[in-house]
Amino acid sequence: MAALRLGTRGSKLALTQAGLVRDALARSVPALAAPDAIEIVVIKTTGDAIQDRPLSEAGGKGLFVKEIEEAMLGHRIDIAVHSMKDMPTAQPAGLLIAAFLAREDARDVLIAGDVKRIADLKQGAVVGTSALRRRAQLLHRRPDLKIVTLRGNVDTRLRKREAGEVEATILALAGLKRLGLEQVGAAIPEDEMLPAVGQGAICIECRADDAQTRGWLAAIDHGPTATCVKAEHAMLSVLDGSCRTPIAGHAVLTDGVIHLRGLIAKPDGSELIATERRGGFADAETLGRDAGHELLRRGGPGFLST
Ligand SMILES: NCc1[nH]cc(CCC(=O)O)c1CC(=O)O
Repeated sequence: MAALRLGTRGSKLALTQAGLVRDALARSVPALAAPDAIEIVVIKTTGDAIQDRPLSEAGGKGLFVKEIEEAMLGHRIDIAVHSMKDMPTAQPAGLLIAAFLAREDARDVLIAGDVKRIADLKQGAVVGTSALRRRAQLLHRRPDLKIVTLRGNVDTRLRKREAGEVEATILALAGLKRLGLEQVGAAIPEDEMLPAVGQGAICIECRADDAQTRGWLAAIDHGPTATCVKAEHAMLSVLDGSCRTPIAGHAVLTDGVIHLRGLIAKPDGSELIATERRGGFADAETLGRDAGHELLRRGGPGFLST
């Protein structure tokens, strides 16, 4: 049997990300260096099966991780590789996030043929996206745009746009880069489209009582990414956002200083409340919670539930 069983979704992006984790472990952990030491186990999730409606209607982003977490608790796999963006704010009892790979560029990309900027989309253009966060920020700047649901994996969405189903779509640069597709569009500045909390980060989850695996994962953990994601998730958990609420947040760490930006918005883009915080890296969690409380206060009662 392999020394370590790695569970992942089966999409091309998920398998690519699983490969990055396998390679990092093989490089950094002598016990996992042999070619057959790590077995990749593909697990189908509810989120993969639902392709016809927004995930916010189907029950949220936890749908991409539930079956994988059950496989881990059932000892059918030892670690799971996820996009941090798809992770709920808390892990089930017995599991924890033990490591992050170094974060990729967190920005979103506008894919609209020759058009490279949101401002240059033509009046009333049809943009396909299912993310409320992207919808709200688009409509905030361009209330004339028509936003329609577009789901499926990266290839499917690109194909639908090329077929003319929509004029434009938005995807995460991180995923496109990992698939070698970053030239399909242009990165959107963060002041126009703040990324999702966790976007661009790959996390590795394992059982809390699996000391050997935790030791192996510690060898590949990228501390600065962990710190930034901690700040973002602290903000998210204060906002207690359901997946029906547009929330965005991104932290960067430069010379020991964290800079966190966060926002909440109405799904129709009519209101958008943004804030930012700077502080020492040891204060990641406080900083995030503080930003979250400010957004809650400024939004007022009911902002996040409407
Ligand atoms: N919701 C799906 C998802 N989860 C993570 C990524 C991209 C990779 C990342 O953010 O690390 C994507 C696709 C997308 O939004 O373009």
